Amino acid sequence: MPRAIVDITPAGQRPDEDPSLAVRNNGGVPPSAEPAPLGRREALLLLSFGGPEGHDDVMPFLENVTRGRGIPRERLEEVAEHYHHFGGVSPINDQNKALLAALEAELRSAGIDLPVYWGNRNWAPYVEDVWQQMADDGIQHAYVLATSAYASFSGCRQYHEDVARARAALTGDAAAPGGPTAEKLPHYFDADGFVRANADALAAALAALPAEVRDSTRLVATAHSIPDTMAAVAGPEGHAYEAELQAAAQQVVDRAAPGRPFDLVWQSRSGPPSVPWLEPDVNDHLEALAEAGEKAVVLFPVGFVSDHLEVIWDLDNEARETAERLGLVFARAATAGTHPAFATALRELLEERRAGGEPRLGTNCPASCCFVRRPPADTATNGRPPSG
Ligand SMILES: CC1=C(CCC(=O)O)c2cc3nc(cc4[nH]c(cc5[nH]c(cc1n2)c(C)c5CCC(=O)O)c(CCC(=O)O)c4C)C(CCC(=O)O)=C3C
Ligand SMILES: [Fe+2]
Repeated sequence: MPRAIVDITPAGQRPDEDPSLAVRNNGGVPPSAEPAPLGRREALLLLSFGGPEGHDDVMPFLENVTRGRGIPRERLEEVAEHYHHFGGVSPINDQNKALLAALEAELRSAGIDLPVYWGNRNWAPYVEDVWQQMADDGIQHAYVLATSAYASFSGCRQYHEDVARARAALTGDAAAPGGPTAEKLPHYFDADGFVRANADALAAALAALPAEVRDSTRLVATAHSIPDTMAAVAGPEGHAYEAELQAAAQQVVDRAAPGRPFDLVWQSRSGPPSVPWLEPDVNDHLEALAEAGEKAVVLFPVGFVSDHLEVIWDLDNEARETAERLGLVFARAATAGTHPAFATALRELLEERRAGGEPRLGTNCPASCCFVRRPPADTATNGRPPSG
């Protein structure tokens, strides 16, 4: 097995050696089915990917993202160009600020008095710094809302590890982490408001197409490709990433264009070409559709929650160019973004956890869940993947 891509643990972090990183439930408290204790000072933390804010940030950001991941230098330089094309600024930070504002308004209008914080894995504001800030502010417990709706190492487990790392950083002792305890909110690919937001966007994209192709337009859902090795261990039984995406895309189509067929394909592949990732790639799929006589496509990137760089570059530039070359009419639906139904869905997830709802996947993940580096055969190690 090509080690470079399987060994995706960030540099200096060996989950098999570091107990706080091995605890699946954020290294916080075990998620309980009890309501939040009265008087506990709580916060909502929006935890995201982060992105560069200018040309000089691009390479350091990419090095943060890919540290120890075996991504070829040429791929990094190519991706750097995508960022430079937009002044070195990723749209993701402004999108997260907008989502924060939408969440604050949503909580306020529901009468929920809870401070909202924002931190990232790969760029400022870093999750380590915001954990310190929450501790300084007297926050005792944080509900962690990741900007990914799905299972997989990249979309779920890595966010758990970010929290564990941030808590360990406060004390310098992974065995006795500090700051607020934490619970990650569950996967929300099937939350009604997330589906509704995506369905509204798909319906709008369809409505904007010329009437003569509208009813025959091929519907194509996209999500970030991941290595086959990562997909195989996503979720407790494996392959939960594809399964959750399939379910979400189906629900979006059921609502926006009931009865229509759709395809689920992959975008933004990285890593060395020798390592298999989920296929087909969206561009190859467009070729196949054109060859089969299709005239028009609508892409809906249900795998992402905002129109960040991987959406606006890989779809609005690359896939659109492919479609134009093939003579396909092309449209791209928006992501959930700050759609009011999405904000409501996220508030409901928070309320469910605060009320002590039965913890669901993404909050309480078995020890083996999404563990890419060395998938353990069993979970009898009490939350710690076996070492060796
Ligand atoms: C599943 C998934 C999501 C969705 C879940 C989630 O949102 O968390 C996602 C989101 C994102 N990915 C992003 C950017 C990048 N992803 C990279 C690399 C990788 N992504 C992967 C997977 C995912 N990625 C994987 C398996 C790799 C290989 C290296 C590794 O194992 O980590 C690289 C390195 C260069 C390259 O592309 O090779 C970059 C720059 C941005 C920010 C965009 C912006 O700035 O607006 C966002 C939101
Ligand atoms: Fe990515």
